[in-house]
Amino acid sequence: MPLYTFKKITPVPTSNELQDIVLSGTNKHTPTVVHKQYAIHRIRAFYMRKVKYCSQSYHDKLALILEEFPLLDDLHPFYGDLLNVLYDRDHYKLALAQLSIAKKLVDSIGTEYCKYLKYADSLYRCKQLKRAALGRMTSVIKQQSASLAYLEQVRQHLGRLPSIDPVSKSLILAGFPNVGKSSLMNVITNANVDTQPYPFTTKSLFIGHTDFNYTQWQVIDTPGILDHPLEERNVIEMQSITALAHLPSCVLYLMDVSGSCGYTIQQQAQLFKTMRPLFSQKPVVLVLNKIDICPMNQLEEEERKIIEEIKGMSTLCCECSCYKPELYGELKTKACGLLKETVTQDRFSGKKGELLLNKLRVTMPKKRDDIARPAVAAPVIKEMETDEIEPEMTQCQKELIKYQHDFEAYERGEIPWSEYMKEREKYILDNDEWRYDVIPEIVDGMNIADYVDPDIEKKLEELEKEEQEQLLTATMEFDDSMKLSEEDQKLYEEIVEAQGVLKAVSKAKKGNENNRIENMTRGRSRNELQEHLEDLGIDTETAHQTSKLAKSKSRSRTKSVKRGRDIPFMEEEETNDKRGRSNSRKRSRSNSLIRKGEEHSMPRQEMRDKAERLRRKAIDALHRQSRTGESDRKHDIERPKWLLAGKRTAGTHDWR
Ligand SMILES: Nc1nc2c(ncn2[C@@H]2O[C@H](COP(=O)(O)OP(=O)(O)OP(=O)(O)O)[C@@H](O)[C@H]2O)c(=O)[nH]1
Ligand SMILES: [Mg+2]
Repeated sequence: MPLYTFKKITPVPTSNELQDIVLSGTNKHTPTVVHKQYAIHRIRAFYMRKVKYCSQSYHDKLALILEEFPLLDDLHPFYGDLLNVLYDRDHYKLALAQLSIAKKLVDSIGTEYCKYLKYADSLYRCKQLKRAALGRMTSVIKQQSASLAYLEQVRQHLGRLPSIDPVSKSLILAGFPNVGKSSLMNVITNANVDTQPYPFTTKSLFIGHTDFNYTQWQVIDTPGILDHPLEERNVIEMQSITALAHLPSCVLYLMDVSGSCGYTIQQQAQLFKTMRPLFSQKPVVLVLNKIDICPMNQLEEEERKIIEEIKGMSTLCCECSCYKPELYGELKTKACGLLKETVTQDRFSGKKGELLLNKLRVTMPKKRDDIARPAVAAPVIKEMETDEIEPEMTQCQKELIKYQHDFEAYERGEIPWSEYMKEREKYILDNDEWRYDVIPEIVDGMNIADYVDPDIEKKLEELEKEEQEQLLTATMEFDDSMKLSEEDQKLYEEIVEAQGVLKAVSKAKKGNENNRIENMTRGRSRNELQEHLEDLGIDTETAHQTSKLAKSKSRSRTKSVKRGRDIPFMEEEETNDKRGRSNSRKRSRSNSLIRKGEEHSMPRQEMRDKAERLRRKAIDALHRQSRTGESDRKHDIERPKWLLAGKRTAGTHDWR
């Protein structure tokens, strides 16, 4: 879990964006329609809400920025100094302070104008006050445009900073530019830092991780440092100085002994001497790099002397080359070991160490006498070991134990089946027959097979036979009692036949063509059938009329579908009816039945047409009315006068 989450800071909007967000939010989240007819308290509340919402939105946005940006005084000195180097402490503090002032100003404008709105006496005044309030708030935000832009840049840069843990152990690579710091970093860790054969390739801090003694260690690559006064150092160099000054670490000071970096050994030694006070409390390893190009024995006497001199100032000295794994491996082990030692020493030195040691107490007991006291096992365990069984146990219990033991051994596949059966011969049971039972579990001298009745199948068969016989006799008795006399039988048949006829008639009523009654039914003529039905007391005349009607109905429907082909037939039918209407009229009306009495009440065709027209008109009006009822919600288009009728241009609409 990182200590600082700079990457999670919310993007800072520009002043224009902030205005847009807040003003459109105010419009969106507050009501937009007001009328001058409203009671004044309602109008005031409407505008007050807008002013309050706007000021609260500005307040929230600014508060979020102030909350998320870290306060320099709360940060670890390393990050505090790094921010100072990168973004200038004063500038940073000033930007945040200005935003804080803007927030307070917006709040005070909001409360002030809400107070004024309480005394506004018309919609116009309320509106003007709201405009003034929102305008003033926006002007305040406009003034913060520079601070907001600066903070956004800081946010973007902070997000790109390496997440260095300022309290955990780290190895810092320092030295002149181009001495091979990044190359060493790349071979020790997987950081993959850019390396080039020219100075100042690395321009900011880089972090990598390496494992040593099952713990993770930070390795920090720093930009190169030149030997000049602190005041003249640029931002790139100052980052290295910050890291060297504040991180609890082991400093690896790299020296290019080959001189291929462009700086002499004297210059590099001088820098080491200048920088030494900066890390006086930390272990320093002097790394003589690029040994592969120029081994130590090829160095001049003077150079060797200088190196010997600064060796004395460092804790440790190592020769190294990133092309010799054994050398940089050894360097890593030595540096990590040194740092670990220093950290442990630091912990135990001072008050903290004393407190820690006070909590520990190691006791070394002295010998009382020379009597030997070996470890003693419990008697039960001993018995188990010697396989002795207690004498109080009955023989059967012992056997049972044996049986379980053997059975488990058989289950595990340790003894074969034959041996398992042999073991069974030793069982002492009440009855010897139980010895080889398939299910040997015995409850009160019985096993489950003893409870099964051997005659159960036989008994079941007998029971089923008896049941079948009883069923047969019962059906025969029922048939005898249901026999009809001859007369009754005839009457029954006639009733069945009549029912059939009635069914056919009802089907014909429904107009199903397939079920139409034919002239001949079941070998009898229609007249015969009619007579027969009348004998039975059924009114055949009505049935006949209905069936006729059904026929005409069904035929007309067919005609409407296949109009072109059936016209001659239809005309013939209509002339038979002698209704005296025009062909077209007849065709259109053929689908509906003629209303009863219509012909008698209105003998003339024109009158009938007029009546029909009036009827339709009345129905149409009814239909139209039925579309909207009292309960239906009406949406009258409302034109907000205060928006549309005001002074808009210098043209015709400026009368208000
Ligand atoms: N022969 C040899 N060349 C090396 C060794 N270490 C680094 N170099 C070369 O030295 C050059 C500079 O290496 P860098 O790792 O970029 O040096 P640096 O100290 O990080 O340089 P800055 O980032 O500019 O400060 C590169 O061309 C490397 O190939 C080494 O052990 N032996
Ligand atoms: Mg580098």
